[in-house]
Amino acid sequence: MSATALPDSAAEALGQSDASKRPTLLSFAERSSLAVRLTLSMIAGGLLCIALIWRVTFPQDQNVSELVAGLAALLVTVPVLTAAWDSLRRPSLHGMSDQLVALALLACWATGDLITAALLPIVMIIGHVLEERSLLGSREAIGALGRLVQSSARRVGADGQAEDVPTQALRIGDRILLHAGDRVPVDGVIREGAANLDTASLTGESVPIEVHAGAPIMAGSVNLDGSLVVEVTRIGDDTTLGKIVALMHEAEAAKPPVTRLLEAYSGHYMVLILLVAAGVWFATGSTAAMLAVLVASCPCALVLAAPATAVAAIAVAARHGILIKGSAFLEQLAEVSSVVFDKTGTVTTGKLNLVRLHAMPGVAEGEMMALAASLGNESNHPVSRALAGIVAPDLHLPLQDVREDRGLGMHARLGDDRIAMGRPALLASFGIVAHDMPEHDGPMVALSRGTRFLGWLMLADEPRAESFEALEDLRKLGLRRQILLTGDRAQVAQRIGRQLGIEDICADALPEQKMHRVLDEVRDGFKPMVIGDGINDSLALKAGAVGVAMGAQGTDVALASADLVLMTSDLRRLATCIRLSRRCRRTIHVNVAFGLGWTIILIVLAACGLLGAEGAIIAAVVHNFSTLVGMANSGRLLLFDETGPAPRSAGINARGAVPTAA
Ligand SMILES: Nc1ncnc2c1ncn2[C@@H]1O[C@H](COP(=O)(O)OP(=O)(O)OP(=O)(O)O)[C@@H](O)[C@H]1O
Ligand SMILES: [Zn+2]
Repeated sequence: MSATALPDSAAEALGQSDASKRPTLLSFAERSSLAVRLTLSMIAGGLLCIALIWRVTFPQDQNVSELVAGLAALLVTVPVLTAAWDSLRRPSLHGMSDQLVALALLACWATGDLITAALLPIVMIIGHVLEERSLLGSREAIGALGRLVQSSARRVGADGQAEDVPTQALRIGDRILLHAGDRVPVDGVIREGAANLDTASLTGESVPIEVHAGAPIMAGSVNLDGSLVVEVTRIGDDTTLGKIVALMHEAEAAKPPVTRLLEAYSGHYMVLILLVAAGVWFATGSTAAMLAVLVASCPCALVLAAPATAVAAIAVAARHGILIKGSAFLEQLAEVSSVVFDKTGTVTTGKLNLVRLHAMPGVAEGEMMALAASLGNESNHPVSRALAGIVAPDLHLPLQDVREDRGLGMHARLGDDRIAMGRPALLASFGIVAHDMPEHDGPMVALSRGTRFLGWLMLADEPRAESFEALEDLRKLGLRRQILLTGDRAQVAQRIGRQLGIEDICADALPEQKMHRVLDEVRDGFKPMVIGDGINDSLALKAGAVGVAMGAQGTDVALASADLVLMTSDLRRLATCIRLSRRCRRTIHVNVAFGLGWTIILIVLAACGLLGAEGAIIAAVVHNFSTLVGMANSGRLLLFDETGPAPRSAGINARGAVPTAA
């Protein structure tokens, strides 16, 4: 089996000069040697036919047919022996079948059975090529992502004229022109125009999203209508698409635990098979039976069971806008036993807005707003983002030494004054008491300047439209243990919890406390899946059995600290993840059981001599058949599809699934 590497043009466009060095399941050398072996086995097959026809037509003249058969055998024996020799030096699971076939071949030569010596490798080589073909379906799906990279772009020059340039020539800050139907070549921000974007191939989201000036735009999406002027913000490997492609390659190279287990015992297996083969030979004296045992023992069906399934599952996940960083997480996902949600930006929209301002006597509201907006402008935190927009950008104040205290808030210097905004605890660390806390059941921050407490800013935050349905779906999958984590106040957390049906709430938590809550969960024997947006929850994401980052349209923290990334902010994808991983686990189990059962039965039949005089050839054919059945079973996973519109309960807003413009 081999890996379809990223198409060269795509790799170049992404600026990946070392695409060929990426880790894949099979190296380039192994792939090309398979092609050579296939060609040689075709020629050998032709020669073998001639030999057989000769033998039938001129039964008295055996020498010529023996000679031709010998030539055919020689053609295929040499590559098989070199492959076996290679696999001895660089042990791999799949190499084991090369070694077994090579042994069988040597035995054929020793006993002068030239027809078998030629036919056996031909059957095995053809089988392995078929294996490779059927893996291609899955690889195709992953490779398709690479092809989303557009190789040329229309750059707007200083004179306002557009010229076609290769995508690699684009630099950050360049402006490009996108017409209707164009695929977006790089990540950027829309400067002029409006359009509907099709992001389906990236996010699995079938509803096009509407974008206007100021909105971010991702490489790989398609401009359906309208003309856009886009300013380039990320190029090459740094684009979200570039990162996805890199993630996919990592995932492909990862070995599922089942495969690692098999590898650990491969030495023992080899010894066992040799003993059985030798035993059969001593007991029966039949070379045919011994050869059949060697061939029947090739563990291909077992070896391929897990990777073929994992690759298919990862491809299917990608189609749903779910990126899985390694196949190990697929198995862990299937075993998740509790779910931990972060509040802001995860179960709520994270698009907050200022609803009320509570100024201390003698404090001007305008001053508070200007200070809050200036500090807010320096952070990605949802509260800060909301506040940044409450005054026009030209009213922002010149701040110095801007700092963010994770989970607490922001502070900076303005002239001689220290200004701070965030939780009362942050102000307390500067010796300021935030008093007169108003009644409010949404997020709220305190603001201070110098030694003076200025007042409170109150914001509103609502659960996402699809949150309840998504959580209910998880509960139906048996994940009833759900926990809400937040740095926000208990009052807000409880209201949201009630709306969503979550009882277990951990409020007022700092980032480390969120992590400890997750670690407690692990210590109590649960396997928590932690879902967050990457802001003040990356520690918790790492602590979970599986960390899921949401709506990660390029946020680096999320991509770095999560094991799983959802391209959309649609919480319903979580249940999709769980269902897919459970399907994947079942498929692997079925394949392993089938491969193991089939191989053992075949070995027993071979050892008892029940496969007859041509046992080796029969074993080879049956072996290939079993491998293909397993591969076909893995391939069935590719049919998994939940991208279509999900059945919705009444009153749920269909547009709730549109990704947030981060
Ligand atoms: N950068 C910031 N700007 C303004 N306020 C902040 C900032 N960081 C933290 N805060 C304050 O600290 C509180 C806790 O923040 P934190 O991010 O831990 O929790 P959160 O906003 O409730 O989000 P989540 O539910 O995702 O944990 C916020 O409600 C806000 O009052
Ligand atoms: Zn095989």
